[in-house]
Parts: sequence; C-alpha cells; structure tokens
Amino acid sequence: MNTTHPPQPHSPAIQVQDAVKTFRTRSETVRAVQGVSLEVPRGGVVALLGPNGAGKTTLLDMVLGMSEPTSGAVSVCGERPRAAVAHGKVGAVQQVGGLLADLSVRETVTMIASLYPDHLPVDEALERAGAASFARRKVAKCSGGQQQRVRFALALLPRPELLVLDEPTAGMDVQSRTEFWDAMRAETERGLTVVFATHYLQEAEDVAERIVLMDAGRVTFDGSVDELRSTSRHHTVSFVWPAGEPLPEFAGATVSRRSESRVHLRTEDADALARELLTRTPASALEISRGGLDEAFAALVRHDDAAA
Ligand SMILES: Nc1ncnc2c1ncn2[C@@H]1O[C@H](COP(=O)(O)OP(=O)(O)OP(=O)(O)O)[C@@H](O)[C@H]1O
Repeated sequence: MNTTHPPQPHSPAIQVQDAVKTFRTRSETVRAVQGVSLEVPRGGVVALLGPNGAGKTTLLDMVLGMSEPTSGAVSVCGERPRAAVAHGKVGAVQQVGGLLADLSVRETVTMIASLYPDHLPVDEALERAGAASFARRKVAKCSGGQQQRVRFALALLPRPELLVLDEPTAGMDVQSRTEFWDAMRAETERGLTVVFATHYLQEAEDVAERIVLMDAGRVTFDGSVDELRSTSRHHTVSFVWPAGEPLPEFAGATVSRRSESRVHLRTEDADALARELLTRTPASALEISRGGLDEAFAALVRHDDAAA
C-alpha cells in the first residue's frame, strides 16, 4: 500500500485492493491481473488455484514486492510488500532458482542466515523444513523435492509471519509432497500464514482451508472446498450393486467410478435417480453427495485442462 503509516500488529497477512497489473509487450498489452481484491487474515493455509496464465504468479510477485501494481494497492502484514520482505515478515519458496549447486545444504542455509542480523538457528531451520537428514549433501545432488525443502529452510530463517509459495510441489512425487505439506502444517500450527499457488485441485483440497480461484486475471471463486463443491450442479449417487448383475443405463446419469462393491453415478437430478434405484432395482446402501469438485472447478475457469 502506498502509505507511510506504521505497521499494524493485527493487520491482515495480505490485503489487496483492486489490484491491476498490465504488461506491455511490443505486440500487445497483457492484462495479467484485472482488478483483484483479496484479504488474507493471519493464520491458516490459502490456495491460489487456477489454470496456466490465470495471473497467480503475477499476483504473488506483487505480494512479494517483486513488482508494483499498475493500479490499486497491496499491503503485507500492514506494510508495503518490499518493507515487509526487508523486515523478514515474508518468506518465499519459489519453484526454481536461488540455490548454488556446489554448496552443501547446510552451507547454503548458513550462508543465507549470515545475511540476517537475527535469524532462526540454522539447525532449527533445517529440522523444521525436513532438510536435516540430507544437510551434508551438495545442493546439486539433491532431488527436486529436497531442493524445495532447502528453499523452505531458507524461507524460515527470518522467522516470517507469512510464507508465499509458488507451485511449491511441482514435480514432486506423492511421498515428497506429503512430507512437504506435513512440515508446512507444523509451521501453520505455530501461527504462520501460508499462501500457495497451484494448478492442482487435489492439492488445494488436501491442504487449504480456503481456495481462491483465479482465471484470466480475476478471482472467480473465493471460499472453502465445500463451498466450491456446492457450486456444482451435479451430485454423485453411489450404491452397492449385486455382483454379476448387469448394470442398466439410467437416464440423465453417467458412471463416474466403479469399484468392486460400489457404483458411483453422476447426475443433475439425484432425487429421481435415487427413487428409481430404490424402487426398481436391487441397488442398496445408497449414498448421495454433492459432487464433482472437478466439475465445479471446470465451470469456473475457461479451460478445464488444469483440473488435475
Ligand atoms: N513479464 C511479463 N510480460 C508479459 N506478459 C507477462 C509477464 N508476466 C506474465 N505475463 C502474462 O500474464 C498472464 C498471467 O501470467 P502468470 O504467470 O501470472 O499466470 P499464472 O496463473 O501464474 O500461470 P502459470 O500457472 O502458468 O504459472 C499470462 O498471460 C502471462 O503470459
């Protein structure tokens, strides 16, 4: 925010007011962020979800003070983003860069720690980021997931109040991803606020209490996972179907999943389907759920190719 007011201790972690960011290239003007307003209170995990080119990175760059909005205002922990970064209130875990291949993990963290007058002890940063077990390894020899944990340790050094992560688990396998988020959750339990950008609906659902969905530079949804799901017009009706019994077609319904014991049908009219199943078929143990997070997501973005 363009203000010289002193930081407010209880100000939101992030406040974005009508932010616009325009890039002018030789051939065109790109409106990457088109009037976003957003408030992130302290604590918790917020996922910034959206397909390629939605404007997530552009928005996070403004939050990190790496670029200025063309118009509108951004403040972080009550300060202008650059001041908040300079005061160690914000840490960032970017997907690439920032590491020297020839140093060991410990040397890397020790070197960056020396830049801060006051910082978390190096061993504690390594431990909390889940990087202690490979601290002696050269950065070049670390896997992509391990390098992310090194970046995480670096981000923890100034004891930040807010962590901003841009696609932090891209390219990680399932186990690395789980370990990364377990370590991150321990930090949020200490009061840290985490905001992360992702393409993965599943990841947003697994780790975030709040989802901010961006598309074409605008926020198209802001709420909980359950609220996102409830924007879908579809329901899933699941039931036990006798083994060996052929499954007939049901008007207006499609099979979304079938396991050994249960069939899951997707429909816009759950009542009619449930009535038919219970009165005219051997289906039993019926369950109806509001459904399709994927569908809700796809309906809120122009392209559904990112609904992973
Ligand atoms: N420096 C730049 N110059 C010109 N256009 C840019 C610049 N940075 C971003 N853009 C454009 O702004 C739009 C938003 O890009 P941005 O990287 O913020 O999206 P994103 O949601 O982070 O996408 P991804 O998930 O692919 O990283 C895109 O059309 C992109 O091409």
